[in-house]
Amino acid sequence: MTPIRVAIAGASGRMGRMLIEAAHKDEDIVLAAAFDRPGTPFIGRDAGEMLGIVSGVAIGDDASAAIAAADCVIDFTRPEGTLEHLEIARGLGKAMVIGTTGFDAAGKAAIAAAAQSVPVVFAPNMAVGVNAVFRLLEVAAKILNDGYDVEVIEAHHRFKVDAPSGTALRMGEVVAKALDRDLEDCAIYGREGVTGERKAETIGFSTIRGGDVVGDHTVLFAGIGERIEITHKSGSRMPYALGSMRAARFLAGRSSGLFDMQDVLGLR
Ligand SMILES: NC(=O)C1=CN([C@@H]2O[C@H](COP(=O)(O)OP(=O)(O)OC[C@H]3O[C@@H](n4cnc5c(N)ncnc54)[C@H](OP(=O)(O)O)[C@@H]3O)[C@@H](O)[C@H]2O)C=CC1
Ligand SMILES: O=C(O)C1=N[C@H](C(=O)O)C[C@H](O)C1
Repeated sequence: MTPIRVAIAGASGRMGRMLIEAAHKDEDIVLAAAFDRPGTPFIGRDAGEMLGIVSGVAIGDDASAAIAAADCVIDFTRPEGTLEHLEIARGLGKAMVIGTTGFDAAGKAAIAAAAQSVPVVFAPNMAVGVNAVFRLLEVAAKILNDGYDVEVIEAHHRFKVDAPSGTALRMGEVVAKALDRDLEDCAIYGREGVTGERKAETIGFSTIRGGDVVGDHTVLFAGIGERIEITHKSGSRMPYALGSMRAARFLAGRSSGLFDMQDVLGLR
């Protein structure tokens, strides 16, 4: 296949580095550009330097030039940065893989609108294992649809800025949909004080932040006399990066549309 030229946004971030490594090792992918915010200390340095490899691509601070040089931009930054890059990608007719989490409703609507002009994969978790768990949750929720309280528990590193994680929220959405509920109406984000007894139809979220936890998610179905826990634990960020390369490949040759990793993995 013709190699896919990718531009990596947030190149010096935790995911940016992992994406550069994954792109470097992928025979179908060429690292066309790597960029970050102006003022970031790594601007001008080789994109592989932090990984001990020579990529031949310097980290730039001109998002437009970087995206223009690529077929597809892969973005794991922050919502405000992603939306700026999306606007550039839309203007230039480039595909985009969005891993950033923490968007509000307006941000999600902007992504859906841009996907009418360019192809976009937007997913809170690119790992194959997590996407398999989404399917397992659907099955579990349909079986455990009466008498089981649903709680989503997630743990991440101390540097994470959004909560609950995008993955935890998607897990809640998957379970809510399978139970014919609307997450907006039934979600409880943390508890404190005299809360009263738990309401049966609610879906609770608990967030832990600490140290270097890459990302753990558990969905608990708690009944009277038994509990079922479905857990995924990340030991490395590489599965997210490898999933992103699959997403970039999936978008090659598509002209527009909004997709997620369930589409990329053929799980719909
Ligand atoms: N979908 C998935 O599979 C996964 C999603 N994520 C998500 O990816 C995102 C990034 O995570 P992570 O790599 O850990 O974060 P980091 O903070 O390590 O990296 C973010 C990068 O984006 C840059 N950045 C921050 N704000 C902006 C902005 N406004 N415009 C442009 N660039 C910006 C940062 O630069 P600076 O250092 O100057 O701030 C940094 O280089 C998060 O939303 C996280 O939840 C993470 C892992 C997997
Ligand atoms: O910030 C992270 O690290 C992660 N963010 C994503 C999320 O919010 O779900 C995916 C993964 O859990 C790691």
